[in-house]
Amino acid sequence: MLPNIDFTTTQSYKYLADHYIDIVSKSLKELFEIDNQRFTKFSLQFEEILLDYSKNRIDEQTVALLIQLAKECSVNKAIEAMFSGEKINATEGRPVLHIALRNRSNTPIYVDGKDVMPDVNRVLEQMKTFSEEIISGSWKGYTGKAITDVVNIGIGGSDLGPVMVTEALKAYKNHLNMHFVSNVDGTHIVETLKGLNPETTLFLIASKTFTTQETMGNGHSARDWFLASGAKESDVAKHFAALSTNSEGVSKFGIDTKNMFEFWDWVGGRYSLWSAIGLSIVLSIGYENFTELLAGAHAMDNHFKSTELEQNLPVALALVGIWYNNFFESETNAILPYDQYMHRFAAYFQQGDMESNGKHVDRNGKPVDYSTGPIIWGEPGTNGQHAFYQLIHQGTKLIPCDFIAPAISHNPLGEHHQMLLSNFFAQTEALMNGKTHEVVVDELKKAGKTDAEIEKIAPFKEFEGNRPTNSILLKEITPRSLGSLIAMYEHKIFVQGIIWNIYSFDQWGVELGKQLAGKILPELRTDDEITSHDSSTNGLINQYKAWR
Ligand SMILES: O=P(O)(O)OC[C@H]1O[C@](O)(CO)[C@@H](O)[C@@H]1O
Repeated sequence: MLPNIDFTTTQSYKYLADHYIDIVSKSLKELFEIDNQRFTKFSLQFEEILLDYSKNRIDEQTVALLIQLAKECSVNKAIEAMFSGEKINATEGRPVLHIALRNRSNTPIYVDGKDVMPDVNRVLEQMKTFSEEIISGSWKGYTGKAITDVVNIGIGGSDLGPVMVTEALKAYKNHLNMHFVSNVDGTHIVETLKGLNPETTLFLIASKTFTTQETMGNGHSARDWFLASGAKESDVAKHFAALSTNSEGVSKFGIDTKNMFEFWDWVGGRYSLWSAIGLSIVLSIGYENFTELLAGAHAMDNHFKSTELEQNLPVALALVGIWYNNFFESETNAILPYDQYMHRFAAYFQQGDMESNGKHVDRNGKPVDYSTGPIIWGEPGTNGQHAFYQLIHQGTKLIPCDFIAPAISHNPLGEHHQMLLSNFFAQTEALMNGKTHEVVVDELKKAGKTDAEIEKIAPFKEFEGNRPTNSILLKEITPRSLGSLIAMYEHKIFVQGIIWNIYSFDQWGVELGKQLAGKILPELRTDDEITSHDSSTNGLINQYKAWR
């Protein structure tokens, strides 16, 4: 059972509310002047990942109170409940065991009295064998040619994780060309299939439920395209595999269940890249690298489970996030990787975080009267700097940012990486310190401006600073370090959900739109005038019909 505590009624919450008044009056710059040990005090290292959270509007007392809050909310008990396979996804009656998928120690994990590890290992073995055949070319397509292109068809958790990881680990990639189709917009599959040869293309139909409209639609179109090339029904087995929990749905689709890679209902869609859903990752970087990814995540799982809260990286990230979300009333959290390969990292955690903690009902089924999950967004640096950083530096909103960068680049081209990292370091410093009126005036004087000119222009050139950041510096983006990094964010989300007293592992909020689309689709099949909705929806549908 998960704890069921309203965190706003805890002792520590009350202390934090008082303490906030004290902290809000101090600038980050002052906090660094008062205490020159902040970096040592507020940074944590796990293997080759350094988390520096010292450039946050916190002091030792803040951290102590936040830790007390985590304790009062029984975070430790909740961690134990997840790792021991309790059905903590209560609204769906399921355990939450993505940690079992990367449990490289193989210690038994029980669901309803059955150890799940033999099944996990069986599917991993199946992924290994299959990927080796595809990569080596010993698996032949229907005309006897080796596979050259792999198309993963999936959406949400059945797409975002594989896309993000295959992009992040592109430096480890083999000769196979990877493609990902997610959107039901026909453009996505049409553009992807252009230039592909059905004789050398392998489709992975990735869907936990095997009922998702987009994936089924794209899967059927891929099948039609394949058969239109002259292939026979019996050739489908050589070119289509399914990654799913639903064997009945897979057979109905026409894929032989021998070509099915199974996973289980205790794997959440947005936590599924570690499961059979990761087959495209295995095909792209090879099985050994995939197991390194798993090992990195497993190492972070062990850290999360067994390290005291004070030294625990996911806990630190979670608590700092709560401090801004619930006391400073910030609305968003930017994730800014200074690594081009990581360009889908923020998009991945948009689903990871917002689908998990975008909830307004607590674990008693009652609406909450506090803010829960933040809006997650971001783009890689330095591109973001030339797009939205203006608002982060000088806008009216407080935007806590996570800056992520590797010390070693996979592409050490001239001075590029040093230029990139000079921006990474400069941004967090600039956000913290800002630029005072005096400095601006001095600079303008040196540039030969008159007093009148200075008075006019100075306010626009000032930066108040005091804008908080986390810096996550990795030695290098490797399968192992990436596995740890992803797991760190997953557990951050978990801790926040526990403290907010919400269920982080269901996603009922995406159902209503799906239901209504199911109702509207038949209405679009005719030319009849539609009157069954509100005037706006009727008007839009009827105009669409007039124009199509
Ligand atoms: O893997 P499936 O079952 O096709 O679902 C895809 C995605 O749809 C959702 O259920 C909701 O959009 C996600 O949680 C999930 O990742």
